[in-house]
Amino acid sequence: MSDAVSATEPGLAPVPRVLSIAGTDPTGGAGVQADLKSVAASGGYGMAAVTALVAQNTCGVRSVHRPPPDFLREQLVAVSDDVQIDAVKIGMLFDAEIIAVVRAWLAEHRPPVVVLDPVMVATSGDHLLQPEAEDALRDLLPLVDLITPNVPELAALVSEPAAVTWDGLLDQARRLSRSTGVTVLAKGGHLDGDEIWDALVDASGAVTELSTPRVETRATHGTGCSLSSAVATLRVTHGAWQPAVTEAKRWLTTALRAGEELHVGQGHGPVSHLAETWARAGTRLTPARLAEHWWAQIADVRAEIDALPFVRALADGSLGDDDFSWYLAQDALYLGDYARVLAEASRRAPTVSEQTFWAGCAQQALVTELELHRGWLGGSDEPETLPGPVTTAYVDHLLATTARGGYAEVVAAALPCFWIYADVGARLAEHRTDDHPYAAWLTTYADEDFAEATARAVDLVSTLAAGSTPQVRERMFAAFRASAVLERDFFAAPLQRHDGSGPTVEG
Ligand SMILES: Nc1ncnc2c1ncn2[C@@H]1O[C@H](COP(=O)(O)OP(=O)(O)O)[C@@H](O)[C@H]1O
Ligand SMILES: Cc1ncc(COP(=O)(O)O)c(N)n1
Repeated sequence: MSDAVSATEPGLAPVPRVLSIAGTDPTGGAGVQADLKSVAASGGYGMAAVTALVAQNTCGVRSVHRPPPDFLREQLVAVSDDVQIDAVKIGMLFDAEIIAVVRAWLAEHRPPVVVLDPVMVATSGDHLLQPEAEDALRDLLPLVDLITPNVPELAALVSEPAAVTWDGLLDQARRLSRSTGVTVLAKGGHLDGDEIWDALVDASGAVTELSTPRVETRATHGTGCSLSSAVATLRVTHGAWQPAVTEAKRWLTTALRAGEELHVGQGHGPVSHLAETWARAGTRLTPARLAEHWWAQIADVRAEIDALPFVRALADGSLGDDDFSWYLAQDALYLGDYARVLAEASRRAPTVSEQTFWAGCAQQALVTELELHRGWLGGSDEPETLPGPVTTAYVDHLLATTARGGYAEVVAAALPCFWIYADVGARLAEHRTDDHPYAAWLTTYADEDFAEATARAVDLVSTLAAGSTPQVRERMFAAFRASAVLERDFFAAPLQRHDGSGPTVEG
């Protein structure tokens, strides 16, 4: 292998210099603000000349201030006098006078790549292009390289009603491309269905269809702006439309998935333009990353649990009846107090949804406790066994955490009982055979509702921890780890009680 590197290798290719000519969005989700983030996320250097100032937010447009068109001309000339522009993305143009300025500038300084997002009406229904300027916009189309209309924009450009089927949309896109001689990226986001289809149609009629699963989210403000500026940037990098659009769509889907994590606005929030960059750089603590980290931080304890003679004997069926019954009796004793801790979490929960969730878990713990007595422990409702030292230590840890700590620590301490139990249970259930002495018990371990509750508990606690101060997060983790260690000791206790070695409770 040669040590020589090609100039087109990622990182060595020149950075595309991309100019957005568009309106503004002070909430940063659409317009030039979104374009600058998209260009940056796609590896380009973003610049912006403003066509109109828009007082808008995630709920809608309030008013538009259009500065004198001559001032747009001055901005454009100032940029092109100084900077070599590799690509232009054109967005909101607002009226015919602005369109005339852009048209004149393009005639003189035509950059190699020009993408036009024919912005007409915002998602909120407000006009971003005056209806009487539609003809001027149509006349601008042949001067660009790619047009990226959504369903209603494509309909307006071909002066027809909006397409309601994918074939109808493709047909309109073909005709627009043929009449303008320009490639069209027809976006199907406004059509129904779990899959979203977009299509690249060139003037020869060649069609490339692209589909992505529809992301269930309200964070769709500015998707059109973001996609078109990413495509303009990536067209410079890749030198062709198809790889540029494919890559931009993949990126946009990730940005859409992470949009709601930003908590921006009460209406349709923005996509998270830099989600992928942040994930790669590891700069942002997301709930998912935190959960992964906490799980890894108790890998030693989990490995010890898997290696315990009790867990192995439960899996292969060699566990003695007496030890199994003792374990169940301890579990029942534990669950009674665990339910009180969950009820306390419910009492302290900051939202109704969390309050309901923990209350449901408390009730479920009690139902399981009763089932243990009635079904497995000979029908008695009253515990006959005294709590062993580990059961006492575990319950004391939980109760001390509720006494000393806040809501965040209580739920962190409660989490291992869900998470470790569900994890061990799923693996134990794989050992189930019809003649396994504990077959029925192994089935209850891998209960689907319990797996669902576990996923919710992990999500709730990790979201809380990711949003807490480092001090609170540290206390949450300490409570979590202590419970994980006690889970291990709880699984060890049934067999350890015979050898007199006692539990090893971590301090
Ligand atoms: N919920 C979603 N999930 C996945 N992709 C989406 C979603 N909403 C929009 N997109 C994608 O974002 C781009 C722009 O969407 P669209 O709604 O069609 O246009 P506009 O934002 O201009 O109204 C398209 O490529 C579309 O496929
Ligand atoms: C300045 C400006 N340009 C474009 C849009 C369209 O946004 P969307 O993609 O949500 O329709 C917008 N709301 N504001």
